Amino acid sequence: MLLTCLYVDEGVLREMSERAASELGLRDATLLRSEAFIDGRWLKADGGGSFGVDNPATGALLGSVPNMGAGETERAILAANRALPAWRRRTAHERAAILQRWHDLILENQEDLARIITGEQGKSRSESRAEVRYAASFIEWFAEEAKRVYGDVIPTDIDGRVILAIKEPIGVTAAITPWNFPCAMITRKAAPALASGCTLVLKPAEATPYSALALAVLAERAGIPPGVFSVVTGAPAEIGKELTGNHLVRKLSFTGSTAVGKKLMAQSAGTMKKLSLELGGNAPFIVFDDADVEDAVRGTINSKFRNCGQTCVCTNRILVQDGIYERFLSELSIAVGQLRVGAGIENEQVDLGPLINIAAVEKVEAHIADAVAKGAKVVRGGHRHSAGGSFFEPTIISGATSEMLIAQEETFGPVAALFRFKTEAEAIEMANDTRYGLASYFYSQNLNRTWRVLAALEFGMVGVNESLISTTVAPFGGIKESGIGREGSKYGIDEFLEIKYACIGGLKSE
Ligand SMILES: NC(=O)C1=CN([C@@H]2O[C@H](COP(=O)(O)OP(=O)(O)OC[C@H]3O[C@@H](n4cnc5c(N)ncnc54)[C@H](OP(=O)(O)O)[C@@H]3O)[C@@H](O)[C@H]2O)C=CC1
Ligand SMILES: O=C(O)CCCC(=O)O
Repeated sequence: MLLTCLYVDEGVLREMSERAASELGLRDATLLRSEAFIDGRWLKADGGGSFGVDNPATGALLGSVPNMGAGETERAILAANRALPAWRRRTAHERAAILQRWHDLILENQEDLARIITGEQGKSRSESRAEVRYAASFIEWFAEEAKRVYGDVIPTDIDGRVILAIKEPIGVTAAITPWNFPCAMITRKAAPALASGCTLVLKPAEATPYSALALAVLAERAGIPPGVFSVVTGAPAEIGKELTGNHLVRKLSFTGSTAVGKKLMAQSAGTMKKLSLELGGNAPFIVFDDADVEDAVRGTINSKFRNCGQTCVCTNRILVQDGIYERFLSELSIAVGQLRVGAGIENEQVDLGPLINIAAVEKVEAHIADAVAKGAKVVRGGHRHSAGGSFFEPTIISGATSEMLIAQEETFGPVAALFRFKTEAEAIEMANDTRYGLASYFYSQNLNRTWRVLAALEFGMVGVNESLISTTVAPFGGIKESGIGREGSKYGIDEFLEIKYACIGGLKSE
């Protein structure tokens, strides 16, 4: 995204953030910060510049945050490095107690955090509340998990030696997060990092910095020491270059587009960082003739229209078997017709908010136009919503084919595209015909088919008769060009640990 740099007087900044807090209806206005958080201090950018943050539902400016660059990022890294020895020396139990306070504060401020998410990102308030709970759950989970980071004593192959595998925190780490889950994508990285004894420098998305800064307010209140968790807002390429190029940073965890992920991977090669990359998807959702259609329709609504289609695990291609195609289409059309579109801050009763910005609307329009030009039919929706701005009608396209853009790229919008297939083999071939490998889904009541299809799908995650698969306790991540590594679950903490092999020799028996 493009930053527009503003130079605004401090008094005006304070006034803007007070007005935004009141616009969002915050109980605790101090959660809305207009400074970045480095080494335990709230700071402006060196040059005094800032960039604006919009409310996507109204298009109005909510406020602005510092436009920082390489210098401030380097100082955050140095602070993280200074804070590291004391933080990693604490016991896992001590770190867990502090993280548990952070978790509790997040839940105590659930409503305010949800309003901030809805205000800067657009999703409905019920989805925002669910995101806050999801975000908090990673902190609790990893605070507990860190107490169980066991190493191994390996049976020796030579008498007089002891062989140990010791797990240690990797050191200073960095995270770059997207706008679609402004809280949860941060805690999914920060919690395992901090719990395992690492320190972390975060660069949140330009569109949603307020959620990240609110998390930092609560981290400070919870007693997380200065330098252990810093948030640098500003120029993505410049900050990214410092985070990837600085040799003190031992690990980078990124969630976002595949294009930026590849760039960060290349940039990290020079300092050989450990990487977790959670990138784009192109999720197939297969509905077999033997599926429970009602369940499959409900699943499609959840998986396609969650967060207005702006989730990397959102269904992108709905593959429906010939014998059930017309019935599924007609039932899906009724269900989509019931989705309520609107602004979540003013109206609690909405299902879909706006898209993040007009560029996202244009991408959705381009996918629809391309599909129609290549023979698909718009069954429902297909246009900008009458609410204006970046609102878009929930849309169904029938007769999609593999030549269409919608089959090849993630649309990241509220467009359900239906593809027709005849045989199981054809469905599997269509589903796997993508460079991505994040989430996939299929609906079938046949046990034999379930095992066959599960084994054949080339994706990191498979939902079988289930469309909401994200949970703290399960390993989230992709294969192929959808990324590297797993987040959440017992596996998520390994991403922030190194194994030190120790060989104690020369042991003499009496
Ligand atoms: N896997 C996922 O969950 C996500 C996938 N996407 C996909 O990506 C598409 C584009 O979305 P977009 O927001 O532009 O995703 P990006 O990959 O551009 O953004 C993700 C994060 O990376 C940052 N970033 C961007 N460029 C650089 C860079 N050169 N160096 C370091 N950091 C960088 C962004 O900063 P800033 O915001 O300041 O530009 C943001 O914090 C979407 O339409 C969707 O298809 C998007 C978001 C999440
Ligand atoms: O879009 C993403 O990258 C985050 C997915 C959120 C989740 O389901 O965990």
